[in-house]
Amino acid sequence: GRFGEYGGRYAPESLVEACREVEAAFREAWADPGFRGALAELLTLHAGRPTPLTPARRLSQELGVRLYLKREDLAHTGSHKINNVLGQALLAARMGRRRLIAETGAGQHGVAAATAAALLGLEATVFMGERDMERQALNVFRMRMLGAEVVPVTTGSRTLKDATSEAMRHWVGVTGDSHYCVGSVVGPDPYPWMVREFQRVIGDEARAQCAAELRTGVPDHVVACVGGGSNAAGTFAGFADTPARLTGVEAEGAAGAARGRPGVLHGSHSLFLQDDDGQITPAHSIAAGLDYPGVGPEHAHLRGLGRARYVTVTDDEAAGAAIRLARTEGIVPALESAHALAWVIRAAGDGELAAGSTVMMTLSGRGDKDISTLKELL
Ligand SMILES: Cc1ncc(COP(=O)(O)O)c(/C=N/[C@@H](Cc2c[nH]c3ccccc23)C(=O)O)c1O
Repeated sequence: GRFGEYGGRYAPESLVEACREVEAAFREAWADPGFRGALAELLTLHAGRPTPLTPARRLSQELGVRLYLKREDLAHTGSHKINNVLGQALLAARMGRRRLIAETGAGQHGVAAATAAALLGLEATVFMGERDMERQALNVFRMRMLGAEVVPVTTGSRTLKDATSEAMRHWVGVTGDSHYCVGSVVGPDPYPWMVREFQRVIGDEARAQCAAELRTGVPDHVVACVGGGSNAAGTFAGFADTPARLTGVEAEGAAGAARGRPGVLHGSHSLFLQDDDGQITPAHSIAAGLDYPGVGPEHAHLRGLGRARYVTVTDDEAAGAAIRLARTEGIVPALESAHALAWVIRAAGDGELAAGSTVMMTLSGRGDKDISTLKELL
């Protein structure tokens, strides 16, 4: 596969042809200055890029490290998902598709897909687990407000895995007029590579900002939360050729990279939580956007190479980190992003992060969607 032994296109025959078309169109578009210019303009004028690299002064003081936050929470719609959907929506329009299909768990990718569709005059159909529709109700309202059709998924655990399966199943019947807009670096080739390319704007900006901001030009540590792995893959891409330590942080109950085993799901050969019979076992996370029983193939590969390490934190550590960031820096993070911060807090406390070391952490999203969950914890 594209990522060493991982990746591939293990999809139903009808989707293999559709994926071949997506790959050809993406290669051509990505080499076309006109496409790149149109995307750059949307990222600037619509998504509000570049996002700041914010020094977390009070929290750094408390932790004894120099923590910088890459503010994807300030991108339009409130998370990094907008970076990917603007690229995929432009590509869908270029391919003559008139509808985007998407899966979502936290609702952030769904809101971003609905936003891009509205902006470019496309239809949007978003598949969302019924359980996630309850715990991320704010985003269901936002998607419908933006004109998207939200399809409740009632199979399996009624969360992200099932929504992704339903979205792929639906795409089989509408490949001629619809583009499947995958929300993370998962799925059949070319999606893990294409989504990382659309998300690398995070890492490329952060690299330039660190070069200007840090005495050494490069942080000692680069940290990001990992659901399917797109904000981490995009962030890591900006630092791959530097000595920075790369750390992906997963939910303890959804640790595909840290605890998964090789398998195939959603068209990709990667690492997944599975029982001895190879059945995918359900994930559990307080963060709907991390509640996925696997990880994208690029992370499986980076782990195998030892280029990145993958750690886990508990629901409680993440919730505590969210409240701590709110009260030291005035930022309410998404519960997903709070997982990355929870590890920084633990590692600064136990010496894993040396005193005075510089840490660049991607704050992948804002916490408005999680207020009801956090309210119970206050
Ligand atoms: C604010 C925020 N931060 C981090 C993440 C983790 O995603 P990633 O690791 O890709 O950076 C999400 C996921 N939100 C998506 C998650 C998602 C969509 N499709 C997926 C397929 C597989 C795995 C995850 C997703 C959602 O709308 O629920 C998120 O909403």
